Amino acid sequence: MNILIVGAGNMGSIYITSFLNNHLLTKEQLYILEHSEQKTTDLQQAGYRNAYHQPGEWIKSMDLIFLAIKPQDAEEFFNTIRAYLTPAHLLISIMAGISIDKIKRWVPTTKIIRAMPNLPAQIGMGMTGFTAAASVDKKELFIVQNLINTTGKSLYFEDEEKLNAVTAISGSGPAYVFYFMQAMMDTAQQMGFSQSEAELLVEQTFMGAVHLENRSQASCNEWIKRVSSKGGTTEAAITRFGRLTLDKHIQEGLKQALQRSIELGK
Ligand SMILES: NC(=O)C1=CN([C@@H]2O[C@H](COP(=O)(O)OP(=O)(O)OC[C@H]3O[C@@H](n4cnc5c(N)ncnc54)[C@H](OP(=O)(O)O)[C@@H]3O)[C@@H](O)[C@H]2O)C=CC1
Ligand SMILES: O=C(O)[C@@H]1CCC=N1
Repeated sequence: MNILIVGAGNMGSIYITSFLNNHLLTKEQLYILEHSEQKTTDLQQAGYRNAYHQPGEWIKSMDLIFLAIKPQDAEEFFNTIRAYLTPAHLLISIMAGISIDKIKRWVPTTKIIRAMPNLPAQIGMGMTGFTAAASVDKKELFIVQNLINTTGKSLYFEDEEKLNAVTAISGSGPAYVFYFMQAMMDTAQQMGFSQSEAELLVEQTFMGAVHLENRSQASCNEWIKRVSSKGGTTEAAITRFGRLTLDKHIQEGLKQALQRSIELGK
């Protein structure tokens, strides 16, 4: 099986490393198409003999094509590759917002899978939501799910509409966590801790809390109650968060991400 990864940026590079490290394919079966000439040369020098700068006839021998380019680059990209695509090609797009129907208008194949991963895929802790066009058969779906699962966990959705919401929740999600962590680290430094002390205090707190929640049946609200002593410090902070309607503001941000995902698809 020959697999082509288009775009060796943040996400494309993760798939390259993950598929190889998990021995799902060899370097000879892995093809890369990257429009930066310098990046292509660097990849070739790093041993990726099948790294290309331009599409060509060689694309016809690909079985699976992973699209890891930005949604804004999609149309231009499909214009350059269309001549080399056939109805047998299986495409997997991780582009935010771009619907399967939209991709169908650009390519001769109807075998399209839309997936939305997230950045922790880099360490095998990713979360990917995915869906597939009706013409993708069970065997093809199974192969793709195995590939995706080298980067973490996955959830299949019948309803493609869910993919925009997956983007708003888990796709962009790591950035929300980093935002909250950064705010806590900045506050810790304002309270007199050094940067490294602030980082350790916050990182270990996040790690501990996530593992605790993950290993129990209790809800997050239940865990909040267990941390909060009556009349204590946590209660003071959570009450203040409530007065600031922090949860509503977080919901607003997530809805904005959903809206943007819908817009990117237009
Ligand atoms: N970053 C994230 O956390 C996540 C991203 N995604 C999705 O993944 C996709 C990629 O995101 P990300 O990896 O962050 O973006 P990057 O900008 O890091 O990577 C995109 C890569 O594609 C290259 N590229 C652009 N146009 C072409 C082309 N025509 N042919 C070949 N290569 C091309 C770019 O090259 P150059 O830099 O030279 O332009 C770049 O190397 C996006 O669609 C995004 O929505 C999904 C989930 C999470
Ligand atoms: O910000 C973005 O548009 C992409 C999709 C999810 C994460 N990064």
